[in-house]
Amino acid sequence: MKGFQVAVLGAAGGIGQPLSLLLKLNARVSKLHLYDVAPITPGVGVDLSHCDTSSTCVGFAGQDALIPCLTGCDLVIIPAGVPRKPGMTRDDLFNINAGIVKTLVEGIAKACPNAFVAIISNPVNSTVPIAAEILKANGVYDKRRLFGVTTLDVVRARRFVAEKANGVVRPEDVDIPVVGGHAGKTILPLLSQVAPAGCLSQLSQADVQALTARIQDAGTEVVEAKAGGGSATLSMAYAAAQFAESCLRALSGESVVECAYVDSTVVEGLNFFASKVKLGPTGAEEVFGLGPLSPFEQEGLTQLKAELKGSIDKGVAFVSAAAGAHASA
Ligand SMILES: NC(=O)C1=CN([C@@H]2O[C@H](COP(=O)(O)OP(=O)(O)OC[C@H]3O[C@@H](n4cnc5c(N)ncnc54)[C@H](O)[C@@H]3O)[C@@H](O)[C@H]2O)C=CC1
Ligand SMILES: O=C([O-])CC(=O)C(=O)O
Repeated sequence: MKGFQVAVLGAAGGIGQPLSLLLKLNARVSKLHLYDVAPITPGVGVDLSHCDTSSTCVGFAGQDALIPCLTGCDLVIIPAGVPRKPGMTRDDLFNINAGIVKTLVEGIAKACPNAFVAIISNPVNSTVPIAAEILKANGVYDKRRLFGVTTLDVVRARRFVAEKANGVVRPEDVDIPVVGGHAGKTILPLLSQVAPAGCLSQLSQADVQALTARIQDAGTEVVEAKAGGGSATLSMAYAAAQFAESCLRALSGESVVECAYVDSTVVEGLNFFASKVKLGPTGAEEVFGLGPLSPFEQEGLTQLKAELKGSIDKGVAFVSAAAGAHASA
């Protein structure tokens, strides 16, 4: 099996550490590079390097180590940035995380412009457009290789659907597209398209609405349960490891279908949108349309457009304002 070099940026954090452990266990990873501003990061690398899997693992700390960490990478996964506390929206993280993602993607543009880039840092609805603008400004943007990681929404939807289906299906056998974006009402699970077909047929319309709301609010459910101690980390690491496995299978020549937030023409007026995409060796080779929606889903789609467009525009404006400030300095 071909091995790949994978970097985790933000590797010392709540998501970064368990994600790095899961990647150390992935036989498709030959070299694992961990980067963080936290001084513990080389130590996290040493710790993981003792796991008896074939890959090597090295930790890099501090800004001067970013380019050495990234050079030669095939896949870069970014969970760097601050998480929410109760009462905050994901957009409340913009002011800190936008600048972090910008700096890290500038490093990618220099050191590994052909890598697949998977962004976890919130607000994903804005940080992915920021990454795209930075890659464009550096002349290395390939829209097929940039992904916002929305896999946790799908993981939750699978789990919650299986709970509602009263044991007739296992969570891992549920197929459910979750489209739109990754914040509140912009997360749109298409329960009408669930497979196996009919596993939710006993649900009333009120049940479908409640299940939709639970999937949309699941991140907040964790933030409140952790009561100021952060947001989802372990389930996110699990979801990101699944997405990474799909990316590495795609890089190996397989064709894999995943939901992801990508550069898209699926919904008019929204340049980024999450939907099912076909991953192959060059990235998102096909972005699938939405298929038939129920009236409730159609209404949800109509409702999410303004918020998602605002988040995309905010990301683009951040990069142009930063470029303007740089030019006039
Ligand atoms: N896309 C999704 O579904 C999800 C996204 N998230 C987001 O993931 C992000 C990380 O969450 P946690 O791991 O819980 O936070 P955390 O605070 O535990 O870890 C973040 C790490 O990023 C590092 N960091 C900060 N600035 C950095 C920089 N300039 N370069 C490199 N590393 C830097 C920190 O030192 C820390 O180790 C948050 O923005 C959170 O909202 C969280 C869960 C799900
Ligand atoms: O809710 C948060 O802030 C973290 C996140 O994106 C999620 O768990 O879906």
